[in-house]
Amino acid sequence: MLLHTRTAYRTLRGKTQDCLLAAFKRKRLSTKQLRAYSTDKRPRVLPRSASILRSSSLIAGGSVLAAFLGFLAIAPPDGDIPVKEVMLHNKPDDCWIVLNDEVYDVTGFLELHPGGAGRLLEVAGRDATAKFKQVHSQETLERMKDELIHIGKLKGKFANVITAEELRIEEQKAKIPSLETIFNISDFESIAKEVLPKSTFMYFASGSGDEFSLRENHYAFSRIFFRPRILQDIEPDSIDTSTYFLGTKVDMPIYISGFAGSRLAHPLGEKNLQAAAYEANVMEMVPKQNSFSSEEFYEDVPDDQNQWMQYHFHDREELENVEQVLREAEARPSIKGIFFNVDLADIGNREKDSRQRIKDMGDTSDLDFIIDNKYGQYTKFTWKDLEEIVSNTNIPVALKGVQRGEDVVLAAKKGIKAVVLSNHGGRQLDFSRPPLEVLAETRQMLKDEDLEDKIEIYLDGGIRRGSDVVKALCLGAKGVGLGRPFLYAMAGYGQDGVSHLIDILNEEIKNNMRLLGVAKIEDLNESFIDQKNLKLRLPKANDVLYDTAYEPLTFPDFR
Ligand code: HEM
Ligand SMILES: Cc1cc2nc3c(=O)[nH]c(=O)nc-3n(C[C@H](O)[C@H](O)[C@H](O)COP(=O)(O)O)c2cc1C
Repeated sequence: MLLHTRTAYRTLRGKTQDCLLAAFKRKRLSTKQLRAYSTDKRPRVLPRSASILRSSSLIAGGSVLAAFLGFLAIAPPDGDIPVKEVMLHNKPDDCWIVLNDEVYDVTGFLELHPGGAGRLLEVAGRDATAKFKQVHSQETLERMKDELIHIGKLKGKFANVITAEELRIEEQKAKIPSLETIFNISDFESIAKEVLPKSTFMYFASGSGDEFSLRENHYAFSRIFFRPRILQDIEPDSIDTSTYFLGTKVDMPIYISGFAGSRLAHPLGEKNLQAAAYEANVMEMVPKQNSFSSEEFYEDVPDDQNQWMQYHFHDREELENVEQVLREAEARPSIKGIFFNVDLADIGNREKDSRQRIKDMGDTSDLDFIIDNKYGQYTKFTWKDLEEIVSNTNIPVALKGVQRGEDVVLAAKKGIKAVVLSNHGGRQLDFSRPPLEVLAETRQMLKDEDLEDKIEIYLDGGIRRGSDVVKALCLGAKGVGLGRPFLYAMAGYGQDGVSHLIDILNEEIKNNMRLLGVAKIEDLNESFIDQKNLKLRLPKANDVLYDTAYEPLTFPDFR
């Protein structure tokens, strides 16, 4: 039996799976071995190399001492550039970093780095490999190697310093609540706050500006109330949450949205999402900014998995090379649609994230670089570019980040098969409206133009309960996406957390449907909701769990 069945995935759960996959990833275990372990019903004895890996991985749950022993087991590289020399080049006008034991001068690249110069300065004069891998794949390095100056190979090894924060996180992880005590999605967020480095949590949690859109995304759901139907002839166990996304059958009307940074949350990052999505037959949107290379990532993706590809253009060159991306999407059996971002004409101003980065850097004169958000960096992407894309592929093309009904109507007329109404989880234009409000407007406009059957509507942002999902479906959404909740679930519990989150949502959706008197997703409609208050922003009744987990913006500290 091959690994690529849902049953085999189920046998590969928890820490053992983490350990095996990590060993596999680092080529200490072959695909064959991994499959054999995953399907073997006998108690598992891991290969020695895999157990060293488990103990050397702080984040995967090993002790600090074990991490140190694991570190000793790896021989230091024997190159020409001593560690001491690298450490001297730690300034904006003279910045070296180490990636995979190779030393690079990135001074000229600081201004060009799409993630901002600050990210590179955080690791200036140091080994950046671990941080780089949390966000990027090897492909990113290969693609951009010409922008960096290769100095030579590292000689020796940087001291493995364990910070007070890492120790605190380890202590918290040892006391983490059991999964059974996680009742809802906000629980995951409150735990992620404790087990993630502050800088990572702030990167995830940040919205833009004053975070009105971030919060309103969620609160919009609390402005809709239900109108249940009574005395229906429905068997309690017959509730069916399956539906069709762009013609593909999925078992739930939700999908895992595409986002950067999964490996900041957990060492197996996107692999957790992929495996849990497959197991539950839930749609997964694979991010462009995957921390695994395509080869590494798709190696584990079964042909019968259901995925969408998310893509955006950083520069003109990427747009000119879009053909390659389309051919890749078409060639992958799991990919059922390609979603292009249309909300990235610029990057949002995310102050919580910048504020935290300043704190992490301590006393420094390089603040200009650290808080530099690279405004105006993204390339121009127009309806004309889109028309060319649509005419050049047979894979369904969709747009992520649409924010007004008129644009959905236009998209439908241009042959776009789906849109995600989204303000990027409140991370782009602050005061862009909650997608739920845009949905109501959009439905009406499509109806007026007789285009309702031409385009599918999805939305994301602020969904934290099964009732939120059901409300969006009643208003006409085909399905909804979630972002941060999956990062938070992974942070505490890896793949098990992701699966638990999906289970919680599934149970909540079913429970809501039973109480509404609805057995099937396609039977949900506007008659089940009272939406007269949808446009009344800032309700009086606040959501206690959500508000407590919410991390407020702060003022600058005195020096
Ligand atoms: C020299 C090595 C590096 C190269 C070539 C590189 C390249 C890139 C590229 C191409 C992007 C844009 C990706 C996209 O949206 O299409 C990006 C974004 C980013 N990079 Fe790097 N990077 C490097 C090092 C680092 C390091 C060391 C860190 C962390 C300490 C980092 C953190 C980030 C972050 C956080 C983003 C933005 C992610 C977002 O969209 O929210 N990068 N980088
Ligand atoms: C840390 C983080 C990184 C993200 N990166 C991307 C990305 O690379 N591409 C993208 O289309 N959306 C990205 N998003 C947006 C999500 O896909 C999604 O629109 C948003 O998170 C939904 O809101 P929610 O987090 O409230 O569920 C990111 C979101 C977060 C929180």
